[in-house]
Amino acid sequence: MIPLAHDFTGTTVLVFGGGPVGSRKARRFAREADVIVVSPAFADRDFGTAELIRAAPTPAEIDGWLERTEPALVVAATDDEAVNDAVATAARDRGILRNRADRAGERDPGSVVVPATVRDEPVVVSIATGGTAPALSKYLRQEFEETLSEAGSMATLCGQLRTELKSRGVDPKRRHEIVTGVVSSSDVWTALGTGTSNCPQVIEDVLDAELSAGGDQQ
Ligand SMILES: C[C@@]1(CC(=O)O)C2=NC(=C\c3[nH]c(c(CCC(=O)O)c3CC(=O)O)Cc3[nH]c(c(CC(=O)O)c3CCC(=O)O)/C=C3\N/C(=C\2)[C@@H](CCC(=O)O)[C@]3(C)CC(=O)O)/[C@H]1CCC(=O)O
Ligand SMILES: NC(=O)c1ccc[n+]([C@@H]2O[C@H](COP(=O)([O-])OP(=O)(O)OC[C@H]3O[C@@H](n4cnc5c(N)ncnc54)[C@H](O)[C@@H]3O)[C@@H](O)[C@H]2O)c1
Repeated sequence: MIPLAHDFTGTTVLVFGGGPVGSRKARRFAREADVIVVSPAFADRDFGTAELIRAAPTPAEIDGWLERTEPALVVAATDDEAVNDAVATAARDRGILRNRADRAGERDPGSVVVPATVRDEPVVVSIATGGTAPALSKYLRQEFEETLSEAGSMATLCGQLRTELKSRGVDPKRRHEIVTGVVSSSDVWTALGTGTSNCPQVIEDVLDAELSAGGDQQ
């Protein structure tokens, strides 16, 4: 399986099942999508901004929910296998992405896995174990949370630096060398970590060095 990034902004995500798993998926997708959770009962959990609809659809009624709500993704997170089967089949027949919480292993196209994710905007890391050990995905996610703590600032810095270098007409090969140098500079990582530096200052320092190096070459 190959991870892809998908923007759910402006779409609907429909979740069947209001247990701990349904609530986790609801929170996850509510970052971007309008989430609807359909369930006869809801666990005492945080469902984010999701709309909660109290209903217990039979397998035969599932397709009607998909027709009415037109979701981009459907999550099957009930404890009723027949309902989860019906969700997967109806979504497949309508060409809608689907996530089954009660299955691991091989999947047909359009049947997606939700990996554990660590975010330090705009950086995101996804972890999956091929369904072998979801608890390990969670553990590694927690480990990565520390490692990634300055990655967002580094990404922002590099983005601004690239824009600045482009506007000064620095050629792509040299630009690549400079940005790669910044990303692997322990001084820059330390500076970002201790808050003793900020983007404009690092950019200024890099440009100063670059301009003087350019001058040496001429
Ligand atoms: C990463 C995460 C994302 C999320 O769900 O948001 C996620 N599971 C998480 C936690 C977790 N899941 C389970 C436990 C209990 C311990 C254990 O059994 O290991 C814990 C730990 C806990 O809850 O503490 C049990 C479990 N999970 C699945 C089954 C069905 C089966 O295996 O057949 C069963 C057995 C059910 C049973 O026996 O009844 C299936 C899937 N779970 C996946 C994702 C997909 C594969 C990801 C991968 O490749 O690693 C996949 C295939 C489908 C999917 O859901 O997309 C989330 C961590 C979120 C975080 O970061 O905090
Ligand atoms: N992917 C994962 O990370 C993961 C983790 C644990 C368990 N699971 C699997 O996912 C399923 C859900 O896990 P859980 O811990 O939230 O279970 P749970 O039993 O606590 O919750 C199931 C929910 O489904 C609801 N439900 C029952 N019939 C329904 C219907 N017809 N329509 C809509 N909702 C209905 C119930 O009211 C309940 O709220 C489990 O059966 C298990 O197989 C997956």
